[in-house]
Amino acid sequence: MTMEFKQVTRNFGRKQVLRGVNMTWDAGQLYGLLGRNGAGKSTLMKIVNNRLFPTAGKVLLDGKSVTENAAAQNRIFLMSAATLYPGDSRIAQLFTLTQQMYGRFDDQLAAHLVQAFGLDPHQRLRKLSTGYRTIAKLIIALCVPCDFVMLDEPVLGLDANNREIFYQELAATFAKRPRTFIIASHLIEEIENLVTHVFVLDGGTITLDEDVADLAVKGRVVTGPAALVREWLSGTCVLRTVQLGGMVTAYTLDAPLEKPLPTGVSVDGMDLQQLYLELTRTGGGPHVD
Ligand SMILES: Nc1ncnc2c1ncn2[C@@H]1O[C@H](COP(=O)(O)OP(=O)(O)OP(=O)(O)O)[C@@H](O)[C@H]1O
Repeated sequence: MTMEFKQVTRNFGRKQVLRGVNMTWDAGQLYGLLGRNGAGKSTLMKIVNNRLFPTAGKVLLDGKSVTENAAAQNRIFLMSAATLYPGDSRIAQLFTLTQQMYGRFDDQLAAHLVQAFGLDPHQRLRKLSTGYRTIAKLIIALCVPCDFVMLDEPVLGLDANNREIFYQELAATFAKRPRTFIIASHLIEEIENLVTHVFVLDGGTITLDEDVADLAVKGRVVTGPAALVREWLSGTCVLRTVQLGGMVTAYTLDAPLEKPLPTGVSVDGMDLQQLYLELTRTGGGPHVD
């Protein structure tokens, strides 16, 4: 079971937001989709969900285009800031409506989540606070029977306690019924321990496609006298270098650890937040000296 993106491109007027996105989502994975404001994360998810169509390229679910493909769409769910539900509906009615649309709904989990978050299922959607409206939509997203569940900024408006509950409940339901979640978020440090693989969308293309476990091993910050650092890293892809006087700090995923480290040069690990910042910094971008 795979979702494949092949050269997905999307223009809005003369603006090209996606410029040939290639990536693959496999079954039973928790993906993080990272990118700065306006990078095109929502656009990408909407294309998968047919709320938008690509200008060029295609998205294939098990080899078949998802575009205007009802069977494929029945296996895909997108939870986003846009509320497509009638505001007058009560939460319990939305659960029933979702069940009718997707054929099944995990009532048991919904009952558990309603209690965990302290949501009143008899309340009307429009009467809920912003945070609770998000919670209602999250509960639906966790209870649908879909194979691919996309969560676009899932914790928007949630306080720290409710964010914590959400991350715990997501991990629990994923362990019990593995399916594929794709989480678009800016809160990298919060999803870092949850997702297994990250994609960074920058400049309309995927600039990073890595397992989190590999990143933890590969991300390095190299610091030391400029000449020594540059020489040690020559021929290596460097994400960014910062020079302060005669000292340089270089960020890389490819530190040549097999080479002896010159005296005065140090190599430290880099967390996902730091790595993300280096990959999406305006005007930066990977380069080889
Ligand atoms: N319907 C539309 N018409 C015109 N431009 C659009 C439309 N939808 C999105 N865009 C533009 O496409 C770009 C990408 O938007 P998108 O919402 O996909 O980014 P994003 O990565 O989800 O951003 P954020 O993190 O801020 O939510 C933005 O410049 C946005 O203005």
